[in-house]
Amino acid sequence: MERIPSVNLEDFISGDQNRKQKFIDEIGKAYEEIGFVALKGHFLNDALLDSLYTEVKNFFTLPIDAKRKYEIEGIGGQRGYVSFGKESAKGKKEGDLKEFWHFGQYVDDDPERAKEYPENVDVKELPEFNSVGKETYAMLEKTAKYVLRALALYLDLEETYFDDYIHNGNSILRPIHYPPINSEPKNAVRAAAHGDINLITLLMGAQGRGLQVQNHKQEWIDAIAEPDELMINVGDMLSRHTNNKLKSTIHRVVNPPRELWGTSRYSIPFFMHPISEMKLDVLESCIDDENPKQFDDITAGEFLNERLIELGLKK
Ligand SMILES: O=C(O)CCC(=O)C(=O)O
Ligand SMILES: [Fe+2]
Repeated sequence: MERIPSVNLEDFISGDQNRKQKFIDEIGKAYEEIGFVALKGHFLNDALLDSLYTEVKNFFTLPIDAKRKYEIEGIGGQRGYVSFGKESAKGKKEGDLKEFWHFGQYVDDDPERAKEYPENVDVKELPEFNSVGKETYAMLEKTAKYVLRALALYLDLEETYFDDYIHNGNSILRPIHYPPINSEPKNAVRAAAHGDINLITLLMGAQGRGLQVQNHKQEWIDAIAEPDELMINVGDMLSRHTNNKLKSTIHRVVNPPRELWGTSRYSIPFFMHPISEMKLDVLESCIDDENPKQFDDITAGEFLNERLIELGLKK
């Protein structure tokens, strides 16, 4: 496969059975092959996206001392600010050339669950940043819910199979700033090759060059979205659960050519996580003689913990 297929979520929610099935088939096939789609028909409108980008730029433009106030020790970077160079891809010692922010789940109907998560961090200087982050979180969570419903049907599960696992799940909205590059980076890139940890990732801001995805011939292909599209890819949790029927594809963000070193990149992934006790054990329906069980049983919480340590975010 040489390019990322494009799908439209409106087909799935149209109420027309043929269009719904078309969406399920297209996204299922894309995820078996390349693990990525570009998706139109999501729930983010232009006004929300405009204010999101404005606020995200406002935040990263704050002086470093102001940003550092929001970098909180002891929570593995799960909320608030993570400064430049802190995170490195699994197995890589150089830090990625990025700084980022984390918005986490807003729990208002389950006090026990609320206790499990660190509190969201409010940026005092930018009240709009906090509210637009919350609104975007809700809209991406809604988009992801329908995508997972389509995947459940593709996997011959109940349509709502994932619903209870993602309600109040440990999802993260991560605005990322890749700053201008001032001098030849030694071995560091904006984001080194990696697979995402979570169930699925919904990515805003893949409209410019930079993001590349590895196809099954090990070739890097550019993943560039249209202005009205989100990139949505399978993460390692969903790959494990489906015995790698759905592929968590390795991707990276390359440094721009020298003439563009002076420009920032802003991208905003939403990492859709389930609640920590969801079992990621391989689904029976994904095991047969040709596809023996490839992964040990593990819960989402245990798996996340392992990976945060590998990323250098948790001790
Ligand atoms: O910045 C991008 O376009 C992609 C970032 C990414 O892959 C990630 O944060 O997991
Ligand atoms: Fe990623």
